[in-house]
Amino acid sequence: MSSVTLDSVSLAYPGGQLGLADVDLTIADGEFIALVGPSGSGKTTLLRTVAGFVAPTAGRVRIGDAVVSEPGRSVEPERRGLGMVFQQHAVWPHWNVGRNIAYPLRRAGVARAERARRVAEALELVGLPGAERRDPATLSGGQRQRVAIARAIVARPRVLLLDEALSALDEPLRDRLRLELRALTRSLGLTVLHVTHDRSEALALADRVVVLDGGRVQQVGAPADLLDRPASPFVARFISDATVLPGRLDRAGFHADGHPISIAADRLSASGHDPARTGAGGPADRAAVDLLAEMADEVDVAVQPEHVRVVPDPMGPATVTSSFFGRGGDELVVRWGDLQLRSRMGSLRCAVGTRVRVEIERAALFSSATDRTAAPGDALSARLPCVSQLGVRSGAVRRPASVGA
Ligand SMILES: Nc1ncnc2c1ncn2[C@@H]1O[C@H](COP(=O)(O)OP(=O)(O)OP(=O)(O)O)[C@@H](O)[C@H]1O
Repeated sequence: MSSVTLDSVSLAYPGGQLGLADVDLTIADGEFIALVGPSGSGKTTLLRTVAGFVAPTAGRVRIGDAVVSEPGRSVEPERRGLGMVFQQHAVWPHWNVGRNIAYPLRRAGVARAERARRVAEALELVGLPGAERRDPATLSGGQRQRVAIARAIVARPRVLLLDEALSALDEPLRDRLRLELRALTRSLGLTVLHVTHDRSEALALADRVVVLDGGRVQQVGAPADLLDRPASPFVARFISDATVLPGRLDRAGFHADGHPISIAADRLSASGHDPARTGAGGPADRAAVDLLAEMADEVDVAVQPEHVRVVPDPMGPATVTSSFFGRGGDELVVRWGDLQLRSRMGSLRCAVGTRVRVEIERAALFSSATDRTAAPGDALSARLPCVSQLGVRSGAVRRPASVGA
């Protein structure tokens, strides 16, 4: 078990494509980290950098106290003490299950009797006790993936790297293996780096989620932080399917550009406190909204589907254009003028074509100059320490273009 640290890691591929740009990330010993981001955002590159399959062009990678990669020096993947599981079950078909799992132990020179004991133990851990002699061709997809997990943990790795490890499996098997994997890594105290396309899986499994875009870290936070305090409109859109609206801010609240929608100031959250506990519009929010209203009348708000209340009303200004059945209530798409909003709130069942009115329960506020590559402690906070003292989200507030340097 070990921590993983990336210090200012950048990676440019030989063709010039940017893989990673100045990534700083510390994964604590025993922590489960999920890496998410759009296609091409650098998730696999980051994982391969930690694994040692690619070497960064700048920066340093440490596993525990050992530097495994720095300019001019890279420790080979097999000497980094890692376990890896990929999307396609990389189980060799011509070897039986026991031999597959024993492979890392044989490479490490572990004696035969000890190998047999550890293989049996690993099979027990992944719920396939006694399967040593099975032919992989006779296993289901889920069982083969369990074998791959057993092989990844049998040599007691310092860190487990998972690259879309569950993505090829169908629900509900995937859901079950997800739960088992989390319980297993927790009981072994493993440090885990898990790349996934599935945002719900990332939020469900991880202690912290890393959001990447364009090779840069956009936000690192606990799942609840990403939902409640997105660092930028990009994160709100990517993680929560938020609709981002441009508009103006005054002390009364937000007014959308070219649209009648307005959101009262006490529904805007702009501060670092936990809106789930206290609701938007607490004193810190109020002070931050007032400050932003003074400084930057042009803003964006991000509205999550969970905060869009749809109320059937024959005189309402909006119309339901899509309705998807959900367990708790329908997921709706509502058109209001040229604005399209998603709603996933409450237990409402509503048919396409229903006239409705729309109430926004809460929205996250950003200066429209918010740079999605913002680093915490941006220029505005530095120039106006009161913003950080008020608890405004790091990176959420950028100096508006109209404010001189
Ligand atoms: N071997 C390579 N040679 C050149 N460019 C590459 C190579 N591998 C990745 N890239 C580029 O690096 C960037 C990051 O790619 P990466 O595969 O890490 O993204 P990703 O987030 O894992 O994407 P996906 O979700 O589609 O797997 C992309 O622009 C990609 O085109």
